[in-house]
Amino acid sequence: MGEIINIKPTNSLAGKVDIPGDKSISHRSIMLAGLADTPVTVTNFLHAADCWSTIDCMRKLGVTVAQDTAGVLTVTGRGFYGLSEPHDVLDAGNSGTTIRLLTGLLAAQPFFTVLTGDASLRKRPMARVITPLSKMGLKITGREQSRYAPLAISPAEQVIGIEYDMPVASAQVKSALLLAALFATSSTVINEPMPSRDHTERMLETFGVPVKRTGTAITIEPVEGLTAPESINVPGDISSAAFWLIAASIIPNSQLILVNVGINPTRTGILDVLKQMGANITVTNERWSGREPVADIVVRSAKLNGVIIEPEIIPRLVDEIPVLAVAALFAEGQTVVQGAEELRVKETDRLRAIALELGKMGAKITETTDGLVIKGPQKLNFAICHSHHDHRMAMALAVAGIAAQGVEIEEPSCVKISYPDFFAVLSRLRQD
Ligand SMILES: O=C(O)C1=C[C@@H](OP(=O)(O)O)[C@@H](O)[C@H](O)C1
Ligand SMILES: C=C(OP(=O)(O)O)C(=O)O
Repeated sequence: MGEIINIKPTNSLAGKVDIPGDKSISHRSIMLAGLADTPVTVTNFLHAADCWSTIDCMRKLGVTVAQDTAGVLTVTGRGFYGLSEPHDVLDAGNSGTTIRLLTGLLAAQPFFTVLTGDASLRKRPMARVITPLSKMGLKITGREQSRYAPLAISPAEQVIGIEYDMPVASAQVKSALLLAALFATSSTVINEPMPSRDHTERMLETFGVPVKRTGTAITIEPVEGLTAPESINVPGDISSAAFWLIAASIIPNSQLILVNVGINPTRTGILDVLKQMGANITVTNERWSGREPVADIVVRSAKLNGVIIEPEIIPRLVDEIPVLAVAALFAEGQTVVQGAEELRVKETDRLRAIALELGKMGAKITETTDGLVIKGPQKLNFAICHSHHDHRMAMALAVAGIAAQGVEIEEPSCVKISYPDFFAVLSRLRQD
């Protein structure tokens, strides 16, 4: 039998949470610092399995990553043209961000690489990066007519800049193209259907690369090298904060202070939707961490209402939908999630997993092709649920359990992917 965790209900939540570093920004800090000529110190790096997959891959490409006892990293890059051919396959583990961004970066290098990942990652779509990168003259093939990893990358004669209209709003695809475009012989223009997270654009600017943005178009010129900052301080991850925002909202008499939360507007869809639902959220102490805005957030229990979540906002809260479904079960009235078909190609089919696993607790959730319909409030029972080896599912189920009659979660250790301390923090905040 696999592992299982028993989560008891709690009367309320109280306390302060230092939100762990942003996963997206942590990945990007290692990749860009790995191309720099001078060492970069990275503070508040997310020490979680996905970001360590990126470190492992970059080390195999010749980059040095040292860690002090406080978890601060020093990344010593090999210079803009300094990455070297790895002796072995690069393993991105469970991380979509690692494999897709590295595909863009490595396809532009003059050596051969093979990229793979775990069973979940090998089922996730890769044609979305291979198709536009091939238009740039890059040579990538993959399993099943280049739809899935493992991916084999051969050196290309040259990297040609392209103008590309992205069919899906995906920061991972956009970032893969931006990284390849740095090595091109002409400029690249990327058009997004809807704005997705812009951490790559901001971090490229931090490394001295001009990025022109007009509406949803991004133009980038090739460069000869990067100008690295001495240090990068990674903001807290709003996608991790989301579990506490919702838990404190739906559990009576709760109050949490979430410290150091990234509030980049391309990520704050969760705050907009929760406020629309009637949540009691105060954003305070707004400040900057490099080019990324951060704040502290105070959240108190509130009576929530159902809401319509339209396709336009999905890229700004894409990873928060599993836990938003839990909020909807505690809200008065109907919640509809539309245009979220991307959830079907994450670590698991999240729309299916939400309906199935919360369904075991007695929730009635209608799964549509591109979303969910949830009528609240609903009474949930104790149940034994499965994480589907998906970190966001495990944490969303835990929030449902503490707010209702408890839950047992099978295969809970997948929280290590983005929030290794999640269950320890939960134990500390509960007021039983
Ligand atoms: O670029 C990134 O860091 C991410 C982009 C999103 O994926 P898509 O680009 O596939 O939408 C998101 O779901 C993922 O957790 C992280
Ligand atoms: C989808 C996620 O990450 P990735 O695509 O990097 O695996 C996530 O963290 O929810």
